[in-house]
Amino acid sequence: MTDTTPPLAVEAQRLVKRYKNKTAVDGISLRIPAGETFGVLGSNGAGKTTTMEMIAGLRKPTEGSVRILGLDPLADRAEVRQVLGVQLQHANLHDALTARELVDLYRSFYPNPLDASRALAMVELQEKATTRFSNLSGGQMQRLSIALALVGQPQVVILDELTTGLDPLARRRVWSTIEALQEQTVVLVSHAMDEVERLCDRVALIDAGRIIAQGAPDDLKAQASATTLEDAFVTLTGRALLNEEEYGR
Ligand SMILES: Nc1ncnc2c1ncn2[C@@H]1O[C@H](COP(=O)(O)OP(=O)(O)OP(=O)(O)O)[C@@H](O)[C@H]1O
Repeated sequence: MTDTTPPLAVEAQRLVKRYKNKTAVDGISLRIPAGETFGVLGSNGAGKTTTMEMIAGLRKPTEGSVRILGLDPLADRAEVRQVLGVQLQHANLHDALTARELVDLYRSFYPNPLDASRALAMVELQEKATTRFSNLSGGQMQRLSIALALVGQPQVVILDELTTGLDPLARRRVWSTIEALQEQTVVLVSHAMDEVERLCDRVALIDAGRIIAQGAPDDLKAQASATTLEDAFVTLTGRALLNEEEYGR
């Protein structure tokens, strides 16, 4: 009998990333079904960004494999580009291009992109369409990088530090944008417990390159006999997440 089960949106098997004298990721496996919003929580240096970069095909794993909707992000680069949108922590975008030019560039990667003005409106940057990237504020750059991850209406979206650095109103607006994504699979790296609790169906807690617990936010709280996700994190990892001030928000 042929297997008719749809492929997982994201499947990572025993991912390892070793640098010269550092193991940044130490055997991470993830299975994320289509349509889920999946959170990745961990302290600074836990290996979250490295894991996301390997999933997106931006960094080659030392060991292990990744499939995005059944595709290999390294071998099937062109196909993966059409189904994946990525917002990375330190987006290295072309300084001389305007917000609108960047949106148009990213639209060109995808078969069925959003209208450019709609993408800018989604993150309230309509007024900044003709401003060069280098002249945007930090928060505006951040919002533009979210629009670029979403403009292609990709089936899978990776968002690394979605709202870090945004003011409270902008954070809530970005959350509403993410909540409105119905069909898409979202992988969300965050330090913000309120964000994770509000947006994520399931969460993986990562510490020192490994997953130490995963489940729905309520299940993690129950597992740790904690009343908040932050307390559950501290109980399960034995360490505190840096607070917002220490984290430089
Ligand atoms: N190119 C590199 N060479 C050597 N070590 C690296 C490299 N990139 C990352 N690391 C190390 O790997 C570890 C994991 O880094 P990573 O950026 O994945 O963590 P993170 O969980 O995303 O942290 P943060 O919350 O601070 O962004 C860190 O100790 C980091 O210093």
